Amino acid sequence: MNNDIERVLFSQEDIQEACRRLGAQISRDYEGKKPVVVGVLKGAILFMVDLIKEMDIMTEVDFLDVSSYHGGVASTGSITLNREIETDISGRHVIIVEDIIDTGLTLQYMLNYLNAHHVASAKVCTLLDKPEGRKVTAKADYVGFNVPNEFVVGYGLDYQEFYRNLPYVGVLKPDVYSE
Ligand SMILES: O=P(O)(O)OC[C@H]1O[C@H](OP(=O)(O)OP(=O)(O)O)[C@H](O)[C@@H]1O
Ligand SMILES: Nc1nc2[nH]cnc2c(=O)[nH]1
Repeated sequence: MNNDIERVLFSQEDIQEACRRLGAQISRDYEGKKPVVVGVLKGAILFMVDLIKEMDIMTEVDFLDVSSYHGGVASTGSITLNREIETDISGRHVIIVEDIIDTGLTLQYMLNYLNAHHVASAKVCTLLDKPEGRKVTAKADYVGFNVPNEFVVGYGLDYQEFYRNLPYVGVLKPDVYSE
């Protein structure tokens, strides 16, 4: 699996440092509040686990499962809702945890979902932000790293459902796509 990686963009250490920074920032901003932290399946699984360990506040944890890539390297543009949030989020402060914001379509969908559920506030924490990929206006409140306009994998991010378990974020070798 590691042999399929052309170059590493963010190492395990880089990511841990980002989790500490973002966790501390969120803990300051939400002091005295009890937010619901919502991880977006499946990509955010690893980031969610590491991030919440760095948050020194009372939080509830839940998940939302939406997808739009369906195995390819480009968004299909249509979002499928596979699992709803179970917690009653009406009137609650919600923090969405994402692995990446690219076209912004998934984030736009989730913010509409949260508004429809009458949350008290909605903020977004993403490990990676790819500003050049945007098709709609979408902005995260907390960002680990900006990434170039390339398809990245690892640390939760997949290509055809594989590579999620890489402990770092990297770019695949071109021949992987042609196999
Ligand atoms: O800004 P966008 O272009 O909408 O892309 C971002 C979304 O794409 C990925 O999800 P994907 O649909 O691949 O599902 P997954 O998390 O299950 O891999 C990623 O986890 C984000 O949720
Ligand atoms: N794995 C992966 N999923 C994405 N979803 C949106 N952008 C990306 C990306 O660069 N890599």
